[in-house]
Amino acid sequence: MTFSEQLRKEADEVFEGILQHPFIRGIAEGNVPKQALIHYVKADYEYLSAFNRIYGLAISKCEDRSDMGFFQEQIGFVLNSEIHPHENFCRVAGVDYSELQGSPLPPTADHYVAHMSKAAYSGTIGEILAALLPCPWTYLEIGRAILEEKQPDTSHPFYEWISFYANGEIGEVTHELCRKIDRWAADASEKDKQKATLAFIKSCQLEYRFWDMAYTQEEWPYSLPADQQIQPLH
Ligand SMILES: Cc1ncc(CO)c(N)n1
Repeated sequence: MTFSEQLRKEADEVFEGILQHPFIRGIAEGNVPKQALIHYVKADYEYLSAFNRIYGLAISKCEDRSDMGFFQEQIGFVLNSEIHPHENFCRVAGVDYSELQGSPLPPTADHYVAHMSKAAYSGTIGEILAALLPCPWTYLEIGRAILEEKQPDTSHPFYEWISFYANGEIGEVTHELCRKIDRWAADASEKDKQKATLAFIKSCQLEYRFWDMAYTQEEWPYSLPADQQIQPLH
C-alpha cells in the first residue's frame, strides 16, 4: 500500500461521516437551507484566499521547478475556476457573490487555516502536502458519490457544483498531490510520516467541521474588532 493509500484508509470513517453530513445530503437532495449556503460561501471565499497564501509558502520550500509550476497552477485554479461552485451556491441562495466577500473567518475555518499555516511554516514538505490534501480529496469524493447516487441533470440546483468536483481538474490535483506525498514518503523517517499522518487526519476532521460550521452558522461568540477582522497568515 502506498503512503497516500494508507492515509485514505486511516481517514475512512471521517470521509464516510462527511458524505452523511446534512449539508452534503442537502446538496445531493437539492435543498440546502439558504443561510447555510451563504455562511459557507462567506467562509470559503476567505478560506480559499488563505489556502493560496499557503501554496505560496509551499512554493518557497520547493526545490525544483516542476513543483513550483504545480503550486502556481493550483493558485490559478483557485482564483479563476473555484469561483464557479461559489456562484452556483449564490444563485440558489439568491444573493450576489460580491456581498459575501470580506467577512472574518468563523472559528472553525480560522482553526483550519491556522492548522495548515503551522504545517507550512514549520513542517516538512510531506506535512504540508498532508495538511493540504484533504481539501481536494474530500470534495472529489463528495462530487463523485453524489454524481453516482443522483445522476443529476442540468435541472438539479447544484448540477454545476457537483460536476465541478466530480469531473473537473480536482481529480488531477488530488492525484498529483498523492504522487508527490508518496515520493516524499519513500525517503522519509517514520517519525516524519507519523507527523504527516496526524496533519492529514486533522485536516479531514476540519473538513467535516467546516460543513458543520456552515450548517449551524457558527460565529465568534462576541464580535471581533472591525478593522482587524481579516488577518494575513502569520
Ligand atoms: C473548506 C474547503 N475545503 C475544500 C475545498 C475544495 O477546494 C473548498 N473549496 N473548501
